[in-house]
Amino acid sequence: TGRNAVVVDSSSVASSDYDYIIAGGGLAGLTIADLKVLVVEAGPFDGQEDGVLVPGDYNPSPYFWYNTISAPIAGLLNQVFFVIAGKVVGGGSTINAMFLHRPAAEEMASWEALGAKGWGYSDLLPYWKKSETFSPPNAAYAAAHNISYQDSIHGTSGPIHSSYAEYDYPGGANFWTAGLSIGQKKAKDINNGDAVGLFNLLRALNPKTGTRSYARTEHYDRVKATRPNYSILPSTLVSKVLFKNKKAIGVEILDPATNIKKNVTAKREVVVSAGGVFTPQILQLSGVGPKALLQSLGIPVVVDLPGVGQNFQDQSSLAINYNYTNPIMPNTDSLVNNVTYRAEQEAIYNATRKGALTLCASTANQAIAFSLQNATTDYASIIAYAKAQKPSDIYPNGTHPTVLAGYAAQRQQQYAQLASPGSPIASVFWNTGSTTTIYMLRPLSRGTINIVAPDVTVPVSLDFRTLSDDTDLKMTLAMFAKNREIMKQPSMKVLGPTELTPANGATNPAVVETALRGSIQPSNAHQCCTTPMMKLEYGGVLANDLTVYGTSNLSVAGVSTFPLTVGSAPSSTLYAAAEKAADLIKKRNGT
Ligand SMILES: Cc1cc2nc3c(=O)[nH]c(=O)nc-3n(C[C@H](O)[C@H](O)[C@H](O)COP(=O)(O)OP(=O)(O)OC[C@H]3O[C@@H](n4cnc5c(N)ncnc54)[C@H](O)[C@@H]3O)c2cc1C
Repeated sequence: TGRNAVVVDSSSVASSDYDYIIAGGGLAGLTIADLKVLVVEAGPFDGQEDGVLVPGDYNPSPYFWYNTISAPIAGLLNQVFFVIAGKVVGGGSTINAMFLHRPAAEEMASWEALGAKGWGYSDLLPYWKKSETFSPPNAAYAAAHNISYQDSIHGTSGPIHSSYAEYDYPGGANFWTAGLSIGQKKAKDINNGDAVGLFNLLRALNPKTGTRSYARTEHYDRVKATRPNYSILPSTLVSKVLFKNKKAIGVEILDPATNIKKNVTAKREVVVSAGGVFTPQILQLSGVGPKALLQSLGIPVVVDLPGVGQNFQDQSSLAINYNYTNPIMPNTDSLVNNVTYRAEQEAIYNATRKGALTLCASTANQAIAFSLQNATTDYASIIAYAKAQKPSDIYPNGTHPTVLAGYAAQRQQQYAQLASPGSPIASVFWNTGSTTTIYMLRPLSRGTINIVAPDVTVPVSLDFRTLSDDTDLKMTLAMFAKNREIMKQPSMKVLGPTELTPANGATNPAVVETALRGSIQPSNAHQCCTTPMMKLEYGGVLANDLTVYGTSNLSVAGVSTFPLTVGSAPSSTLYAAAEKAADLIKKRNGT
């Protein structure tokens, strides 16, 4: 293999050659693989097909995990949901909707208050810059399409490309105008730490090739020719971390094709980066988690950490469909519905790498991020209602006191953000076609993820507990009403919208509430916070250097490390956080 990185198979993988083992070659796992590593990834390499690379042909379905169905969700009429996560080299970055969207600086300050010192907005800013190559849009295009950005907060030579698609559906301007007419302000750069207002989406889009820029291409393909110490083992599960006393010494891997297990040792450190759902699974299987749970399954307890798998957060969404008597064409539906338009756009894409095929996941470019104050004049009563809830009523009975203490501390942070004009609670996207989607970004509800058997192939019990705090329903109802206000503005009214599902224009509060409970999706595939970087007395699992409390040579990277979900989308912050993680790991190992 010369100086090349190698793709190994489980029969040939050397059992003792590695300094580091990374369990989960997803977004974070590949980004930190800047070391002498073996990356073990459950999924395969993608086939570099259009469904991955060409944003307008987005098709994530070949690379989902298909093993997990949620517990029935009481707040959503006892429905169950398929759990969406990436099972592929690059993880979510291979199949996500490509939005790069940083949180508000205030939110990151909350992380620090909860124990993640050194992870504030200004601490991560150098890493955000390090992680990206930002290509500003053509100036004339930007001026004509309301794109505003600040060069100073973006990187110019990092691995992940970020850019704005230089194509707009004409209806996008109507939505923008409606946003202005309900009093929203244009954000200077939605990624500058002040994350509220009207904005254009920044995407993980390589503007030269018009294709997805993601962990596989930028943190593996780009470097593999010069990285002899980088091995990757695809389509293989890490079934547990191996310990000598409390020191991690390697992992047990399982080849699902043969059912053969094997131990592989790590001389320096094991990093678990299996995402929001599977990182707590691996830790619990390894004896790191709530003692009572582990003992009930006959798993020897290495460290009793009650917080592993608790503090589960995701972002719910609500799609509202419309019929228009006077639609503005083309729109996002045209790529699928209109053969002539599709052929035109393909020709443009092939010739220039621009056009509608650079927009991912049937989205337009414009969105509005709302603080609670911007969402509703009722904000004070919603905050009062939130403060009246008892944390112990939101979690299941028997939740460990430290987890409840951490949750109570989180709520104090969240109340302050609900009262602040600078923290987003929700965002609204109109796809310029039939659908408007409301994303609820900062839930007060909390879920749980727990193993049910000492076996990595048995799906976890995943309970979203969406709307377990009714305050989340009140905020969703406020946003639902706000969207109706948007639709009444002249620039949207001119399209002749008729509201269809979920509420068909109903105004009776009980009817609307039931319609919403029946239609809210519990997940935006932003499952997070299940091994949080928080104080131990808050049910935290990780110290602020990402090491697992009570162990040595074991750390975690990725979305499970967040104490609170970000009022945006996680991947931009994850690239930055993984760059910081790589620095921390190298520093403590003197490499
Ligand atoms: C369909 C979809 C759309 C999304 N859209 C956006 C978006 O537009 N913007 C945004 O910012 N975010 C988006 N996200 C979320 C974002 O991609 C994730 O938050 C991010 O990928 C999480 O990074 P991670 O490294 O923590 O985990 P992941 O990227 O999920 O990587 C974890 C990896 O670990 C592997 N793994 C799990 N268990 C094991 C095991 N036992 N052994 C070995 N490997 C294992 C998984 O297969 C996976 O590849 C989206 C996600 C999805 C799925």
